[in-house]
Order: sequence, then C-alpha cells, then structure tokens
Amino acid sequence: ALFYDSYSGTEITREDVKKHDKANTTFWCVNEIEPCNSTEGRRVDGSCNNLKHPSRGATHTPFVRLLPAVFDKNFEPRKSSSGNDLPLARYLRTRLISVGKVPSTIFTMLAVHYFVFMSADVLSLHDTVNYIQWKPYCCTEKGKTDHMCVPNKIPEDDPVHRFSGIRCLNMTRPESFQSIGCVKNNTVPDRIVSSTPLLDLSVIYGNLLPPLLQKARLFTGGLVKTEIEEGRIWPPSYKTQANVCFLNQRPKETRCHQMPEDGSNTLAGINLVAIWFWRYHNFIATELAKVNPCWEDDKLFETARDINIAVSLQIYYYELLPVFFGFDNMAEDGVIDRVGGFRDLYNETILPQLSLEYPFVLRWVHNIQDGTLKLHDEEGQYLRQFPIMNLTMRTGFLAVDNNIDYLTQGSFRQGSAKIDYIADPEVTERGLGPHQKVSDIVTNDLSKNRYFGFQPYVNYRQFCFNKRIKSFDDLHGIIDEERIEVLREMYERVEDIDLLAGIWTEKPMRGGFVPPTFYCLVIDQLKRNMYSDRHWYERPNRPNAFTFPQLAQIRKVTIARMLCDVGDTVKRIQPHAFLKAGFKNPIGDCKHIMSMDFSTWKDDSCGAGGGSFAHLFEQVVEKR
Ligand code: HEM
Repeated sequence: ALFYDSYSGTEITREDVKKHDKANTTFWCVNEIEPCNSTEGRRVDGSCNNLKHPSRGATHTPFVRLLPAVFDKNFEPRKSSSGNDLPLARYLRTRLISVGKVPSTIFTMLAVHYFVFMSADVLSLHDTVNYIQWKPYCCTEKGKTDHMCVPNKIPEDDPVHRFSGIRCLNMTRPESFQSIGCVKNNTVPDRIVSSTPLLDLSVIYGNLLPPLLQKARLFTGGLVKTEIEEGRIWPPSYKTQANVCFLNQRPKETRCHQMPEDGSNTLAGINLVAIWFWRYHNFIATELAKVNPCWEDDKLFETARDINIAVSLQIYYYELLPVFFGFDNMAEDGVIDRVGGFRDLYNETILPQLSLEYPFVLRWVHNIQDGTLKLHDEEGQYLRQFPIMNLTMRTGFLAVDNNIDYLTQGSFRQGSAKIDYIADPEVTERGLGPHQKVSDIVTNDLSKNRYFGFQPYVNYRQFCFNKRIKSFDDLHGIIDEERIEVLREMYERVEDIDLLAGIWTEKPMRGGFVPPTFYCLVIDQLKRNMYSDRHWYERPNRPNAFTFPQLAQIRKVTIARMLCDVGDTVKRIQPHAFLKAGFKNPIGDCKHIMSMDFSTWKDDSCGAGGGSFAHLFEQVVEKR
C-alpha cells in the first residue's frame, strides 16, 4: 500500500507515518491506499476515484470552500462590521424562527427521512458525539478552560428559558485538521469528517473496506448478512450490548444494527431508510442471481452495490429534489436530464470533494422536521404517535410491537412540517431528546455557521445571483417585509447578516419551495458530484458502466417501488410517495408501480437456468 497525507493529498513515506503513529494521529491524518487500477469499480473507501490524486474522495480529506473563510482574531467568529459582537445565536433563532406545529399538505415525512439519509452519507457524528458524550460540561466551570467548548448563551428574556432558569446550551467547535493535529494550529481551521465525500451509500457499505468485509458481506450469492425475526428481515445485530443504541428500553428492546457504520443506529429517519437499502441490496443480488446463475459472489455483490448506489442517486436527483426545487429549475441548471439518457460530465481536474457550504445549508431541513412520528396500520388508520427525538440511538424500538410496519406506513402518510418560518418545538427545545437536558438544534445551526467562518449572507447572494445587496432596502422582493424588519432590528448593517439567517428568512424560489440561496449552494454540490465522481452512475464509459437499457431500468425506480419491494407491509402506496396522497397521487396497488427488469443484466455466457442463491432471500419475502 501507499501512504498519503490526508490533508494535502501528497504521498508520504513510512518514516512520516511512524511520526504520526507516535503522535497517535495516523487514523485521521494518513490514508493508506492500495495502488490504483483504472479498470476497477468504485472502492468503498473512495480512494482512486481520481486517478491522479488517489486519496481524494477518501475519508478524512478536506472540503472546498465556495467563498474564503472570515474569522476574527485566533479564528474566533467574525464580529459585526462595526466591531461589536454579532447577536447571540439563540436570540436570533427565537426572533427569526417561531415555534409551533404546522403540517405540510404537500410533502411527506418520507421526504424528510430521505433527506437526512442522504446527508448522513457524507458526514459523521463526531461533532455531535463530541458534546454529548466527551464534553458534556461546556456549560460548567470546566468548560471555561476547554478551548473546544463554545456553548450558546441563552438570554435572560428567552421566551422559554426565562421560566426554566437555564442560561446555556452545550456545544463544541467543529473538529478540524488543526484540532486533530494533522495541520498546524495557526492556519484557518479546515473541517474533518470520517465519511467519504462521495455519494456512495456510506451508511450501508461504510467508508472502509475491513468493516464491510467483517460486518456486511455474507460471501454467498452477493448478499449482505441478515437476520430474520418474526418474519422480518433485519441487518445483523450486536450480540453483546452495543455502545450506540443507548436508548433501547431494555429488556424489551435489544436490537442494535451491526453494520459497517453506526449511522444506521442514530436518527430514526436514517435508520428506516438504511434498513430499506440494506434489504434492497439483497433484493437486487437475488434478482441478478436469477438471471445470471453462473455469477460468483464477488460479481453479484459488486453489481448489486453499484445498482443500489445508482438507485439511491436516481431517487435523490430525479425524485426527491425536483419536488422541492422544481423539475424545470433543475433541468435548466443542468443537474438533471429531461430525456434520461447517458450523461458524461466527468472532469478529472475537479476533485471529489464536498463544499463546506453543502452539508451546512442542508441543516435548513431541520425547519421542516416534524417532532413526532405518526404510526399507521396497513389500511392507513392512524394508531398513535411518538416523539422522534426519543428514537435517536434506539434501534430496538423498531423491532417491537410491529413498530417498523406502522412507522413505514406512517412515513408516506404523515405530512412533514410545513415550509414556513416555524420550527417544531421538539427540534428547538429538545433536539437531542434524553441525550441532553436542553438542546436547540436550530440555534446550534446558526452558531456553527460562525465557527465554520462563512462569509455574510450578502456575499453568498452575490456569489449565487451576481447582484450586490448594499442596504436592508435591497432585500425587498427577496425577503418578506416583516422579516426584513426583524433583520434590521437584529443586525446593525445588512452585511452583518449570517448566511443561515438569510436562508431562513428568504422567500421561496420561483418554481420551487426552497430558499433560493439554499438551492444555489445545494445545486453547486450536486453538479460537483457529477463532474468529480469518475464512477457516476449516468456515465457510459466508467469501469463496469451500465448499458443503455440497464440505465433505463435504474431510471424506473421510485421510492414507492422500493417500499413495495422491501418495505414492511407495503402493498398499497401513492406513486409519488414523497408527496402526500390525493386526487392526482392516489394510493393504489403496488402492482401498478413500475419496477426494474433485471433481464437487462443477463449475461449470455451463463446460459439459461434458475439462480442458485435466489431462494435465500425470496423464502423470507414470501413469508411476509
Ligand atoms: C429527528 C430529527 C433530527 C435530529 C434529532 C437532528 C439532530 C442534529 C444534530 C444534533 C445536529 C448537530 C448540530 C450541531 O452542529 O451541533 C445535526 C446536524 C445536521 N443535521 Fe440534523 N437532525 C434531525 C433531522 C435532520 C434532517 C431531516 C436533515 C435533513 C437534511 C438533517 C441534516 C443535518 C445536517 C446536514 C447536519 C450537519 C451535520 C454536520 O455538518 O456534521 N437533520 N442534526
């Protein structure tokens, strides 16, 4: 293997690695990579995606910034243009985002679950675990001397905590190459995360090869390991008490997924979608084995993984995002293709990286997260509801009392929270549920805005729309009058407005439902993915590329089809399941929803005959 410096991407010697070993920084600061082979498919660790820069695309590699960072002295958050401190994050949150429960009549909770699942693909938990588990003391005396501690003050007249007396919300700085010790501390902090920056179903397959081999692969029929309990198919579970499912209510709730990454044991939404994609892998491998009885385990596994990743991207780009962004907007901006043929936009000079702004602005979706999950039965009858925050790190809940059936049914029947200027009280007051006494995720979002050193909102407006905003009056048409009033009251000058505060208050874009600056910064990354990912599924000339008829099959898959294939008790569903059912989107039998035809993967060298492994998965599905 060759060694690369994870920050610079340059090759380093064994001697350099030994220095990192001594400083205990090898895990974060060094990428160990087998030499690249240009005909090889996508590696699970993201390496060799760019053949000239083999470590780019791997874990622990740097983000790009769309605009350079701005900080005050010592990389503390910037001040206002007059030199005063910016308003407190919690104060801004309470003034700009109201609290309440208003359901959407358009989008379902399934859409929100899919959003968070796709976010988890490229992020990692350590910035949150940092303050929940390792540094829960930032609001105490001890926190005052810990450089990583940056708790959020709660003002005396806070609408909620004037009554509780709580004056502080625990929080830590984002980890960076500097804080971890890969780069000198006197340089601009560069964020470090442990996911690959590529959209490659990391929640399912992980970010490194050894956990995939040990925890996921069955080494038979291209399948991933599963367990059957009460007729349901689950990812494998920890046999001893795992340290992730803290909130399992024992002794009744015991299940905790043993998958290559722990992301699947975290938020309820991520967990549900992860279970579906885990099963979907086996669904695909089984169908492939039926048409290609001569294929070996490796070939079945890699092809099923490639199809599974392609399906996840097809649903993200062509189904989820268009309902929020507008299909025409995305097509005009070249993010999706109206015709649906091959697309080859690969450019090896654009490295597989995430913009720092992309996952940051995705936090805007917190504002449409409903605080409760509604449970429905197969006939669509509402049964009960449950606070979603109480399900974080509680995989065991899904496996008892038919909860996974009812949550699945609820996901495409319950509306998300409405896109407005109102966030759910569960999100703003107890976002971490029992894991932390008080937490306001939306305040943290604004506070993190400053610790990432993002330039002011008006500079991003200029970046996106090439128009300079010079005064609060220039915000007319972009933000409603009443919100301009509040911004004027909160910020001394228009150029002080934080990026996220601007996004929170913008009016929705034409032809879509989201703030225009949110759209712009997400779109930038969606394009970057297509330009920089050599294994992008729409490319005709990547290693093991889909043929035209195969790509056409991938394009048929929808989230509704996937739930019909692997969702518990789903026999009827609306075709556009990210949207609420109604007159134009009626709930109907699964048999009316298009499915993939796997015969396009038929390998003529196999001859005819039934698959040798197909029965492994099918027997169980039939039982359900
Ligand atoms: C039950 C619902 C949810 C909970 C409890 C939750 C909780 C959290 C927490 C605690 C953080 C870290 C805040 C910090 O930086 O201190 C976070 C970050 C984030 N959340 Fe959520 N979230 C939820 C739903 C969602 C949804 C639906 C999305 C959809 C896009 C989402 C996307 C993100 C993103 C992109 C980040 C930034 C993570 C990073 O940069 O490391 N979350 N969330």
